[in-house]
Amino acid sequence: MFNKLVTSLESCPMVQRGEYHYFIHPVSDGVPLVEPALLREVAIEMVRVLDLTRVNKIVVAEAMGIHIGVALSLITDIPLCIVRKRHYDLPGEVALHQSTGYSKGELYLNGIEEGDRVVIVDDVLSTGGTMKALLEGLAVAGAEVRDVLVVIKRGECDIGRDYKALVEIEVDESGVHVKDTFF
Ligand SMILES: O=P(O)(O)OC[C@H]1O[C@H](OP(=O)(O)OP(=O)(O)O)[C@H](O)[C@@H]1O
Ligand SMILES: Nc1nc2[nH]cnc2c(=O)[nH]1
Repeated sequence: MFNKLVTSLESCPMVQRGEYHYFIHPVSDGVPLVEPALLREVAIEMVRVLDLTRVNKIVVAEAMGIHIGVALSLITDIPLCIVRKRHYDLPGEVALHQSTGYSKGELYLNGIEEGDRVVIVDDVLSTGGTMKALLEGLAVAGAEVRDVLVVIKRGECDIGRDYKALVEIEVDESGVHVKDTFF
């Protein structure tokens, strides 16, 4: 298991975004190409690892949560809630402030109702800024977050609750190093 995810991470390119070593990978960037076999490997492992008991919505953030969220939704038949970078001003929309190691911006949560039981999945957890914003927004909307799973955990990060990861990496000047796999 994880042959494709691990080997593709260990050989992926990296660029500098200011001080930040930014790795470039199909799961976290959609480039150069998302191979179906890689996406399938990730999706199957997400289903295996997540607690989906009575979960009625999968929550992801635009943009790089979308393809993994779609894959998970198609397998599980659980509807997908995409937290967007664009606002719609619909009743109940929750605005969130997102900050990462290289960017800041706003996210807008729609489609969540009080009492929903959700899981959050994302491609990468690095500073945790995005995940903390999603957790805050879901608390405001009244959802119960049953589980949190990231495909790639980049270093140590406290988001104020337990979460799961498929692989843990470190990134330095020489590139990406896979430290551990969780399966
Ligand atoms: O733990 P953090 O430091 O918050 O980093 C993780 C976030 O960074 C990326 O999103 P980004 O904001 O770059 O947007 P994208 O998905 O559109 O690439 C990624 O998809 C995660 O959501
Ligand atoms: N692709 C990519 N996404 C990220 N999200 C947070 N850090 C990173 C990174 O280094 N690369």
